[in-house]
Amino acid sequence: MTHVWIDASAGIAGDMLLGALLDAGASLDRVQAKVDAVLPGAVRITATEVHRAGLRACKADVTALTTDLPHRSWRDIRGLLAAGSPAAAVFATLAGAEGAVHGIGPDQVHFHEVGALDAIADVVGVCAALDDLGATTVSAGEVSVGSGTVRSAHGLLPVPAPAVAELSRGWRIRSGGTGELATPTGMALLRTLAVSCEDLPSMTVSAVGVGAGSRDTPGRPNVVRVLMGGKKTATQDALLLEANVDDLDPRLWPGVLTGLLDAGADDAWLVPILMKKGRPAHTLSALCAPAAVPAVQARIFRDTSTLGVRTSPRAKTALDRTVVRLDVAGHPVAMKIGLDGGAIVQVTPEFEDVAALARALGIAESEALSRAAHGALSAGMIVGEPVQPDG
Ligand SMILES: O=C([S-])c1cc(C(=O)S)c[n+]([C@@H]2O[C@H](COP(=O)(O)O)[C@@H](O)[C@H]2O)c1
Ligand code: NI
Repeated sequence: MTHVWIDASAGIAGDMLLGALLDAGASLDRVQAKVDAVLPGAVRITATEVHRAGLRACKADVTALTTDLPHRSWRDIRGLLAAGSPAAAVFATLAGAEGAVHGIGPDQVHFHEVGALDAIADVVGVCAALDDLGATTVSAGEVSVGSGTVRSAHGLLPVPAPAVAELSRGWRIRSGGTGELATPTGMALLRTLAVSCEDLPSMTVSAVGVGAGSRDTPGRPNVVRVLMGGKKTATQDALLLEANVDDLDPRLWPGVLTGLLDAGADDAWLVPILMKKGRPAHTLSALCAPAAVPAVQARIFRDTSTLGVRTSPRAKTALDRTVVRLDVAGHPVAMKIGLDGGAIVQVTPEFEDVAALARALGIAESEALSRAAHGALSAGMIVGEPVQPDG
């Protein structure tokens, strides 16, 4: 089980993450070979030692050996990448964000800067480097996105750039400084490859990599760091919050359950019961980490009619998880993969994506489910086997 944690507290860009992974030990030759397979003879990747505000770091540079691709639509880039590969998933994420920002469908997205040769090489290179390092799961911390404005093919953009803001939904970010600290490509890599936003997890570190950005800003090292190592399938402390309720308008329950998840519960559910005096009622249960208890408890008191909440300790064993985004008939479907000791034990498509696929193709949800399962098998997601990132 090799975990990679990304420290994006100074920002993130594709070349910075690639530099960090090369610095952590990924083979430049093998990364170059994977990039050559996608862009034959088009680019050369170099890794150079530099300093950023006094810190040694690896600067990954992509030099074009040919004139750039004439068209850079999402369709063109998809045609270059192996269907279902992590690199295709990263560009699908980017296309989704660009589409949302510009108010068009992903297939209509025409990339400007982010579709250039170096961006393709960065994305394919990062996926290849993670594969080379044997990474089975990736997570990342809070991202510094910057502030101010940046010049782009769209003109002067506010920072965070619109695509970065779109890709920040559900992730912890902060400004963290002036200028553009997180780019759309860097953010798309992080959001596609990292399974969760977390502070540095408990792990035995085997390698550290430091990747440099282009600018050297005095007093703030412009770097991405990766910490790599072993992370065990954990038994975590969990608390179960419960309340018996016999007088809540039943139409309110769906909103109560959603609200508890929003407040930080890992799970929330209702069980019908028969209470004292023969009253039909429900037990409301919410399972959460200790840190989430105050917010979840406050939400139970706010949103239900209960006068008390019971709390009991529970031990929760969770499989390591990773999410791989598949391209199924041109539509993104996230596959949740449960891992034990690095081997796949569960492969489950995100049902909302399956439902969206069924709607988009005009097919039954059961048919969309089996197409997703078939896509997962074709992409090598096989129970008992390790996850196989592929360029
Ligand atoms: O190419 C496009 S469409 C583009 C969109 C946006 C939006 O936020 S919308 C921003 N940019 C800027 O391009 C450069 C390069 O980005 P990389 O991700 O390739 O490093 C960066 O300044 C973006 O803000 C481009
Ligand atoms: Ni754009």
